[in-house]
Amino acid sequence: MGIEGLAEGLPGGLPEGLPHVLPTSRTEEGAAGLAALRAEPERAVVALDFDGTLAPIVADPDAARAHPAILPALQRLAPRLGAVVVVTGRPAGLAAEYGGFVGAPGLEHLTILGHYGAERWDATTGEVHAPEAHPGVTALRAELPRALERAGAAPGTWIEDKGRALAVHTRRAEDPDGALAALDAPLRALAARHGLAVEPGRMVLELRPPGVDKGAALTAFLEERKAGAVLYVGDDLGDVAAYDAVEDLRALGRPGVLGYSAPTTGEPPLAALAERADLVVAGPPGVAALLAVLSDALASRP
Ligand SMILES: O=P(O)(O)OC[C@H]1O[C@H](O[C@H]2O[C@H](CO)[C@@H](O)[C@H](O)[C@H]2O)[C@H](O)[C@@H](O)[C@@H]1O
Repeated sequence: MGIEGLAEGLPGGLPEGLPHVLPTSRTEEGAAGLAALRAEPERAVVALDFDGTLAPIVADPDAARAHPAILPALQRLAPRLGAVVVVTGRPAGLAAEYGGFVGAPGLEHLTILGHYGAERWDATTGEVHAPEAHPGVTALRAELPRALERAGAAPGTWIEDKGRALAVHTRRAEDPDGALAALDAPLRALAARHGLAVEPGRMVLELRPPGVDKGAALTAFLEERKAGAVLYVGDDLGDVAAYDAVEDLRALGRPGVLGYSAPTTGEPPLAALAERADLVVAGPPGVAALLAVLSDALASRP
């Protein structure tokens, strides 16, 4: 497959310096998954994380937006597939807005599973479905600023109020990793006291209601769609559960591909994903290129 036609749907073409051909899987299972996806795209699901995968990592989570090449790539790809689903720790409606997905032609059937699967937004209705708020989050909201003070949180540490969860970020601290490590034990104790789970991520510890993760959310979605092959792309610890789910399905003979969106921020790669991935691409521009070449490959099917 060549590069012809790839740039068609992408303003300014594909991001520079990126491969314009479908990457070769590092594993046999991944190669089989890609072959199955290409053979039966109408049953295939492409599942994508948001931050670090569709949206470049930035210091202010409110400033995160999908990379400009993502939307046109998805608009070309989605109509050729069984489904596209975004599986994110973000509130589902926020990911729809920050992705530029609301009302986007070609994405009329997009689904977003937000808050690690607790929330769901469907483009068909534009509605968000979510469970009752967890009482532990309300209590935590009142206690967290004081708890951070007591724990000696480093300057630059701040709280993101996500409504159904609270996230403590250290990206703006002088030593983000050290600042996060120092908060790990106190925040775990605090979360346990309020019946909450701790979700670690890139320079963030999120305290959220337990009982759901990206793996369970993805598995349920694939069952609902009676999916064939699945391609999952993620970048962070929250995506490990989705990797597990794809590998569980592969063990049952269902085709799957694991994609890793490697950091372009100077952070080291995350071994928990990098070592398991079938495909590794360079951050959101690399994901956009992957989606575009996949779309091109499906368009040129006999
Ligand atoms: O599941 P995801 O879509 O990857 O969302 C997980 C968390 O992402 C956000 O934090 C990350 O992105 C921020 C913006 O680029 C960055 O500043 C932060 O350091 C990253 O960890 C988000 O703020 C969290 O609420 C999500 O849980």
